[in-house]
Amino acid sequence: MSLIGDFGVDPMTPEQFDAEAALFGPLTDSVRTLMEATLMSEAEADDVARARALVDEAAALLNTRRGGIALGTRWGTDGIRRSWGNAVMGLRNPVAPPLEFTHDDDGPSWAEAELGGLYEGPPGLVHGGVVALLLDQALGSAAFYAGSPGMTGTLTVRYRQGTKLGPVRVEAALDRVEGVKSFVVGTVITPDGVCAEAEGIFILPREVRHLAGELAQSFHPGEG
Ligand SMILES: CCCCCCCCCCCCCC(=O)SCCNC(=O)CCNC(=O)[C@H](O)C(C)(C)COP(=O)(O)OP(=O)(O)OC[C@H]1O[C@@H](n2cnc3c(N)ncnc32)[C@H](O)[C@@H]1OP(=O)(O)O
Repeated sequence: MSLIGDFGVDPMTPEQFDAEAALFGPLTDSVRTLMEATLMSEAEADDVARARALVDEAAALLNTRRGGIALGTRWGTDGIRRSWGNAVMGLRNPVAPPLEFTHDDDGPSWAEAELGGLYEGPPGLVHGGVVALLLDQALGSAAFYAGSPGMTGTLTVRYRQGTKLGPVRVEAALDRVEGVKSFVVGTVITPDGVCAEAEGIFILPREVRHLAGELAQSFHPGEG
C-alpha cells in the first residue's frame, strides 16, 4: 500500500482547493476568535446562554454534511500535499495557532505566531507541551523541506526560560542525515530571547521508504 493511499488520495484540483480555502479559511478564523472569546468572556449569564445556543446551532449546521473523524493529509491533482487538519498549521484547524512556515531552498525554516491565552500553561506562559508541539512541527517541516522527511522518532527539548504568551518565533534546520534518520535542531524565541531548544530524529518508516522521492516532491510553501 502506498503512503499516498494511506494518507488519502484526493481527486480535487488546485482550483477546488482554492475554493475550499476561501470558504473554510475565514470560518476557521471566526472559530478561533470564538475560542478566545469563550476563554476570556465576562459577559452576563443570559448572553453566555444565548451564545451557547448560537454555537450549538452553528455546529448542527456544519454537521449536516461532514467527513469522518479527521481531515487527513490530502493530495491534489497537482501532486501537492495539503495538511489542512494539522494541529499546528492546518488551514481548517482552529486549534492551530496557526504557524505558516517560510523556508530556504535547503531546508531551514521559520514561522511566527501570536500565542494567546488558549495556549497557557503556567500563568502568563506558554504550556510546555505546546512549546514541544511547535518544535516537533518546525523540526519535522525542516526535515521535509530539506528533502529527507520522516516521522518523529525522538524529540528532546531543553526549556531554558519560560515562554511568555505573545509573539513567538520558531526556527529549525537540518543538521545531518544518517541513512533513514534526519537529525534536526530548532529553537523557540520570544522578545526575551531563546526560550527552548530542541533536537529531533526524524525517521522514514521502513514501509514507505520506497516513496521517499515522491514525498519530498509533495511539499508546498506553508505546508509541513
Ligand atoms: C511518513 C513520512 C512523513 C510524512 C509526514 C511529514 C510531515 C512533516 C511534519 C511532521 C511534524 C509532526 C511529526 C509527528 O507528529 S510524527 C508522530 C509522532 N511519531 C510517531 O508516531 C512515530 C511512531 N514510530 C514509528 O513510526 C517508527 O517506530 C519510526 C518511524 C520512529 C521508526 O521507523 P522504523 O521502525 O521503520 O525504523 P527501523 O526499525 O527500520 O530503524 C531505522 C533506524 O532508526 C532508528 N530508530 C528507530 N526508532 C527510533 C526512535 N524512536 N528514535 C531514534 N532512532 C530510532 C533505528 O535504531 C535505526 O537506526 P540505524 O540502525 O539505521 O542506525
